[in-house]
Amino acid sequence: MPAAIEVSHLRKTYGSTIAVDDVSFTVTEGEIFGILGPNGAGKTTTVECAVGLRIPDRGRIRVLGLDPRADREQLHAIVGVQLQASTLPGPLRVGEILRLFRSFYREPADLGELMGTLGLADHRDVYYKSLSGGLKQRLSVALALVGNPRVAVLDEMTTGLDPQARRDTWDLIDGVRDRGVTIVLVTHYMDEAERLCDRVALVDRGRVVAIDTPEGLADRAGVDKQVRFVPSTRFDDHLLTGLPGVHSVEHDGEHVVVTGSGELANAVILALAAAGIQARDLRLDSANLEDAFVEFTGRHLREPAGKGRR
Ligand SMILES: Nc1ncnc2c1ncn2[C@@H]1O[C@H](COP(=O)(O)OP(=O)(O)OP(=O)(O)O)[C@@H](O)[C@H]1O
Repeated sequence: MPAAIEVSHLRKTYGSTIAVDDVSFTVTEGEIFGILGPNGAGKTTTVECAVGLRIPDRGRIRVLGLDPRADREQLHAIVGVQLQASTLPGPLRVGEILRLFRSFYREPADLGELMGTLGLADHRDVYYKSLSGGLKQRLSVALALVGNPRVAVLDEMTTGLDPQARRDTWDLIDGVRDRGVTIVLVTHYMDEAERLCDRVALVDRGRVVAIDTPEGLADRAGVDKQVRFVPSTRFDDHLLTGLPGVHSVEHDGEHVVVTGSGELANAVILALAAAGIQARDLRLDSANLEDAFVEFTGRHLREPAGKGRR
């Protein structure tokens, strides 16, 4: 697959603050690429440099083969950007704002459809200044998509949304990806990255600490998985303790708890089936992106920059 975005050795400082320090990554066409990290990690600065809104100190950036600064006009037509703190004119109504932005593009999106999927249709006549935080957020996502972009950059798109609106937005993003749009998703929500992203760059203190699929990052965290189930009949623990990857087999009431690594659930289910045992209430607890982040940085995602090891 060709690269939609190539960033190599990007650096950006503000005075003595190194916001982005030698960041490199490639986003493949058609994927949802997550940039996940705590507040202040340098995520916004990275994507704003990538789309030409900030001038890097160093580094090379190409978006669909274009240079974000030299080819600004061309890029504008094919890249949609949802900015974190976008402020729009208060005395304009939702529908007017969308129509205005739509007029900037040659092949824009269908407004009715866009407003429908983002839950804005009932608010088209509401003034921007009267919108709740959640609706402003949805409008900013709509504005990133109104030009039918080939690449969409969404920065903290679900911040301030209630759980249902977050899930609706995730479904919308799935639909946008299905249309072949490449999406860069900046987030500090682990569940959002796990749910949506094909690959994730973990960013901390201006550096990319790892890039992989969410599962790949979790596996690399080296945290043991657990399989819990209720067996249909009693069995000798040796049935499972001898399996590759199994570290321990414990009993918790009627549950059996198997701890280990690798393809643990498959191995356990196959061994039980071969012995004619069914597993009820089967649950797999595996490592997640939070575990991966802790492994790579020594601190939790929600901790502000400054704590933990360097
Ligand atoms: N315009 C600016 N002037 C000075 N410092 C800035 C500016 N923009 C960002 N910074 C600083 O650069 C660092 C990275 O900020 P950035 O906004 O890129 O991080 P982030 O990961 O997107 O965090 P957040 O989610 O809080 O925006 C922070 O220390 C921030 O305070």
